[in-house]
Amino acid sequence: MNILVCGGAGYIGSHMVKMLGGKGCNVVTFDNLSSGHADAVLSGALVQGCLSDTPALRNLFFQYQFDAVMHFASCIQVGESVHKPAIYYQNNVANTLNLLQVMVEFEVKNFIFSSTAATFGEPQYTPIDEKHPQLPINPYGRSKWLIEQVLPDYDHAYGMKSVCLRYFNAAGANPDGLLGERHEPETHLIPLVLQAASGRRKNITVFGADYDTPDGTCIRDYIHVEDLCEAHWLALQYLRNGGTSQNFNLGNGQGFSVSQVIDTAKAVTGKPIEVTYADRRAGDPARLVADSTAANAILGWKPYLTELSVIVQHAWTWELNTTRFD
Ligand SMILES: NC(=O)c1ccc[n+]([C@@H]2O[C@H](COP(=O)([O-])OP(=O)(O)OC[C@H]3O[C@@H](n4cnc5c(N)ncnc54)[C@H](O)[C@@H]3O)[C@@H](O)[C@H]2O)c1
Ligand SMILES: O=c1ccn([C@@H]2O[C@H](COP(=O)(O)OP(=O)(O)O[C@H]3O[C@H](CO)[C@@H](O)[C@H](O)[C@H]3O)[C@@H](O)[C@H]2O)c(=O)[nH]1
Repeated sequence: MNILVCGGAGYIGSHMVKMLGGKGCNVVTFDNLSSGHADAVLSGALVQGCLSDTPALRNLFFQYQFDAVMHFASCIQVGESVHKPAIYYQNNVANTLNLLQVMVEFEVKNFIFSSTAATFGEPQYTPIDEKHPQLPINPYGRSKWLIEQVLPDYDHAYGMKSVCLRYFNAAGANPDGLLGERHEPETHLIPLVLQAASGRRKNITVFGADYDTPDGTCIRDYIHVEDLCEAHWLALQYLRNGGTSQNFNLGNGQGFSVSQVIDTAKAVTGKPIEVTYADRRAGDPARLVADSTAANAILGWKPYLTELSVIVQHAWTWELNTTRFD
């Protein structure tokens, strides 16, 4: 199988590229390296280019006969999206439409899209299943939701089948320490906590300890990056076997608070972690937990690396390795 991975040099995409290579696929990464890293592409070819560049995409599709496209490439920072929405609509919507246009031209019919829990907005109930209303509260979530909304039209008109995978909090790293999260700037909780443990940061700031949760800090559903990639692999088989277009929520189904994450990191690393407290971060819901029953029933997906200590241990191995990039 020839698989195009857009954004394959990024955090989740690079784990996917490695997994696809291990399964014998011919994988091609297309990435503009705006936030990704060429040395994270451990399988197949890396073609450096931007999704805004339609001629470059046409060249790529002409060169390879892709069986499917996995689309991880986007801007990903919720806070930034509020201040710079144009960048988010341009990259996450307009550039994705470019990609879909070239897929239509070359009659590539299978599309797997990285969506997000942020498409739901403020939860009306938890755990969140696929029937939960989608009322995104920031441009990042809205940009992903817009793409989710156009995909049924591409199915109807062009026969393009898609699976939208709405990740909750992607976390962890390749268990062998070969890959991990390398965002600049890093905004995600687990890598920041581990940077405080390793001494790369002075401390970790907890955004809000007055939420309506047992310890007052926000609860999230941390899902191991390897389990997310397995879901993509199953989604690919599903589409190749004639599955209909579907959207799935992907999480562990259990929530951990910010304080629980910090305590787990202390236990895993054996290091002291200095904690400071600040006001709530704008737009943070108190609790986000996924109901992944549908992914289990239809894709046969089940997360395996569900222990928070395992997720943190893998991220810690990576954090200790990252000194080589400093
Ligand atoms: N990390 C999470 O917790 C999380 C949660 C939900 C959804 N997602 C989604 O998963 C996907 C991957 O997230 P990530 O954490 O790996 O992000 P990342 O920033 O590490 O990776 C994104 C990659 O896409 C590339 N890219 C961006 N715009 C591009 C363009 N126009 N053309 C070509 N390449 C481009 C970047 O260089 C980078 O390599 C994103 O779509 C994100 O919205 C992530
Ligand atoms: O320095 C920090 C960083 C984060 N947090 C808190 O930690 C939790 C997790 O934050 P973060 O790791 O930034 O993830 P989220 O904001 O929950 O967003 C992630 O998870 C969402 C789905 O749940 C996805 O939509 C987003 O793309 C993805 O970035 C939140 O309560 C934050 O307020 C802190 O207290 N201090």
